[in-house]
Amino acid sequence: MDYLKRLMKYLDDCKLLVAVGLILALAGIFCSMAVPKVSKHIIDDVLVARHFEKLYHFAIILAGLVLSKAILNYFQSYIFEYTSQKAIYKLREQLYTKLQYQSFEYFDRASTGAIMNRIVGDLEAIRNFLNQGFVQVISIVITLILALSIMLSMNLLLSFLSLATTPLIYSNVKSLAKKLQPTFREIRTSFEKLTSKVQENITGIRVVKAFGNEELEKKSFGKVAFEFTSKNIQAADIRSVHNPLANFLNGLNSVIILVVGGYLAIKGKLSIGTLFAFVSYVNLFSAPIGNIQNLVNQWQNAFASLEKVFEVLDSEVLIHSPKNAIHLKNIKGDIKFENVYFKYKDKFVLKGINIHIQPGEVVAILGQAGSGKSSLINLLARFYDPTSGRILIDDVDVKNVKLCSLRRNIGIIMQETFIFSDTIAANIAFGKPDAKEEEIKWAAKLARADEFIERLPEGYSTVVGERGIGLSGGQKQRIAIARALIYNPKILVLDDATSSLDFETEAEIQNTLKEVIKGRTTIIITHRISQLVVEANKIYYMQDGRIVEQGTHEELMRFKGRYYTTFKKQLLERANSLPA
Ligand SMILES: Nc1ncnc2c1ncn2[C@@H]1O[C@H](COP(=O)(O)OP(=O)(O)OP(=O)(O)O)[C@@H](O)[C@H]1O
Repeated sequence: MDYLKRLMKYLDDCKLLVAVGLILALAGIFCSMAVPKVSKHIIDDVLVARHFEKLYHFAIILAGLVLSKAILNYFQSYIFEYTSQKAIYKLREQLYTKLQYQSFEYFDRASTGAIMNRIVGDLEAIRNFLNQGFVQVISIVITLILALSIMLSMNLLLSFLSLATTPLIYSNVKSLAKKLQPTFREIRTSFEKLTSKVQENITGIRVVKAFGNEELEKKSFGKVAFEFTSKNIQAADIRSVHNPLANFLNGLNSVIILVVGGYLAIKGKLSIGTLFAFVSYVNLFSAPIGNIQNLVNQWQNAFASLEKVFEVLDSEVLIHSPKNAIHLKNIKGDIKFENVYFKYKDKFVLKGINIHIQPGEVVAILGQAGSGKSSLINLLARFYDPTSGRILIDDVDVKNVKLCSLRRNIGIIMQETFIFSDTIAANIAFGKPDAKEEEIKWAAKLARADEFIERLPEGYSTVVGERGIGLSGGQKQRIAIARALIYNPKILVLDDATSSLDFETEAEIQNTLKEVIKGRTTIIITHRISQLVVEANKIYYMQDGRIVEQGTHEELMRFKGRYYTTFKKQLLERANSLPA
């Protein structure tokens, strides 16, 4: 119920409109209630009493009621559609904003399918509830109260009889709700799996095709899809038992009224008009009760969705700017890692890291896959916080820095470059949408991307990415470099930035990077020992979360440790790859 209260807050802006909608719904119910009453008069006072001259008068009233009900229905539907859309828009916006600010740790836990479902499926279920389910429940309650009061005023015995099956109807609905709840949860979970499967498959379609894995993918999709279908059938099974029972109980109500009411009418204790009105009232509240299965579905769905949506909205954002955060301005680029330990879940991946990088220095970090190199950068940019120890930029703990100002001072170029479906200019200016044309061109020129961009049909306005033209690996990497430079950051991180490129393109990009890193504190994370590494001020070699070797290239070569072995091995590999 707490969630319901919170949901109602999203209707605050439309309070008046919702009130009008409810009044219209109420007026509609009054119209429906009046129809059996008028019908009773037509039967008793016109047909039975043979006052046919009154028929015209009652017919007009009846037509007026039916027309009014239709008009009221139209406005009521419009109002609830409008208000529910507005509330969901607000909720969706909040949800999306929350996700934008969530820390990496959150995305490590949540599947893409689940996140997509929060934004699309769950909000749609809530909207359906706001638009229909919510009003319908209010309508059913009011209809029941009104119909019962009218019936009580007409005949006490028949009124009680019409309630004879109510306890059974109630327990039927309750047991349906109880059985459906876990099934709905399972349906949701398998739907999330389905969405994740499709998303993963489409994103990795190149790998699927390259390995000729279509058949296997088809099978594994079939499994997930089958699970989803079975759960839906399970829910339908539950409903199919309860639905006929509900219909039977409703029908039984009418039969009881007809038999007992008929007997009373024959005995002259009840007019035929009153009997007709009774049957109509019983049908009036039986109809929504018959629809109660759908309503239970809708409520269950909406409540499961509400729980999940508010779970996201309430989830704690672990990484955020502190109060009175420091704005990093005109930094020198001095970086210190002081006795840093870090773990993902329970596994320590960084153990006692101490590094001091002077402003403008170039530092290379090498090590085997999984040794913790990228984790260092994740901590520097505060994608995660260290478990213990500190990271300082210009002697300020990064935890005390305003997040956006921290990240604007660190340009990160990664191995995998994401190109958005947008123009080249927008892709370069991604971190600074208000960047001027000269700034974009300056960054592109520094990244030596200007030449190929100017050769494109529409230059900087060419649309690239999924909906636009494709770019080569080298071109993408140059866009990534330009994008990282747009804020002219004092600190630059190259995280395996060239490892996915062929030797020739790598050499070209390395040349560009040599220019780009001038005057910036640079951290190069790499597997390959390139010219940039050899010329670095200091090289750190990591193993299992620790720095096991450090020094310049010459020092480490003299040391003849792991760096030396790696260098020799790579030299040999490169020599072997050259044509004889
Ligand atoms: N999001 C995560 N959740 C749990 N464990 C993680 C996560 N990211 C990395 N790890 C683990 O942390 C360890 C260090 O990973 P990290 O990416 O820092 O290594 P790396 O040296 O950069 O590796 P590579 O060279 O392959 O990129 C690895 O054992 C990895 O499996």
